[in-house]
Amino acid sequence: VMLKGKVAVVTGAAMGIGQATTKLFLQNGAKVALLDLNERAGKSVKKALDEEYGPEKTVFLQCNVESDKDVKDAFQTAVKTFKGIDIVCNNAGILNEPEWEKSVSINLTGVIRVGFVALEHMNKLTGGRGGVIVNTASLAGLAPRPVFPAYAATKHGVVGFTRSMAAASDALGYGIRFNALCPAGVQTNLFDAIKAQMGQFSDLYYLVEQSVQKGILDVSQVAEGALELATDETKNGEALILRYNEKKYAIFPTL
Ligand SMILES: NC(=O)C1=CN([C@@H]2O[C@H](COP(=O)(O)OP(=O)(O)OC[C@H]3O[C@@H](n4cnc5c(N)ncnc54)[C@H](O)[C@@H]3O)[C@@H](O)[C@H]2O)C=CC1
Ligand SMILES: CCCCC/C=C\C=C\C(=O)C/C=C\C/C=C\CCCC(=O)O
Repeated sequence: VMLKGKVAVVTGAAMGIGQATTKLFLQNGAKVALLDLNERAGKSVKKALDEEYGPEKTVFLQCNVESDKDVKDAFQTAVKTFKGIDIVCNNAGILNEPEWEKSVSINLTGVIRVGFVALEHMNKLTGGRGGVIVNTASLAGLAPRPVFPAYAATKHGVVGFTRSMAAASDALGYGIRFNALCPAGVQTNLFDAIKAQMGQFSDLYYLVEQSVQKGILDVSQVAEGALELATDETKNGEALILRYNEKKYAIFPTL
């Protein structure tokens, strides 16, 4: 129970990596506010979690990370319900090359929006109790991936935002750690839909097949990575790389 007494907010919590992270955090004693655009999936997950952990441990809040109002309202409700926030998993994301502007809006603008709203509540300088923000980037946030260039751009943005906020937090004394999670392929809906979402790059689908042959991650492994970044107090401004049978921290050049 590494998270006893802690309160977490997880975006994109209704499915995939967000749902697995929510479950692992609950198993470790946290209370969790599940934020997701998909109300049906969110309510159904909440119902299942109520049976396993009790209804007081979670709250589902419908929230589109593209909407300032939705995000502000959801954080306010989470703070009111659980009396503060210690951990935010900024995880909601899509992969859709034809709709690249939407991808930027959710994957990058959404992560920045949620990060700034979280900061208002968690910043030690303004009455918050500090904590940690784990942003779900991707391996495609650290290396070029020709199969989805726009997606890769959003994820590079998430890594840059995370590391810059970590440095700002250090310099200003927010008391908040910022880390990025960088997985390779993970078995989720997003992964299953990849071929249709590659748009003009679908001729490169053979690269996806080659990669899949090497093996893909299970959501539980990514959730363990999120837990590590959330609990290891020595980690700030780090990017945790998760690949099939491999886990390591990124080494960045000093510039
Ligand atoms: N599946 C994979 O291979 C990998 C996924 N990732 C990243 O992990 C994160 C989670 O992805 P998965 O679990 O695979 O996807 P998923 O599609 O299984 O789950 C994503 C969740 O985000 C929610 N969501 C989508 N748009 C939203 C919005 N505007 N506001 C609020 N919620 C929204 C969806 O309703 C869904 O519940 C994403 O940021 C993705 O880019 C990173 C590396 C690998
Ligand atoms: C080659 C592309 C694999 C496609 C997987 C589908 C969706 C993945 C979404 C991600 O965010 C994954 C990010 C990067 C995957 C890129 C390469 C994985 C190759 C395996 C590796 O290099 O370890």
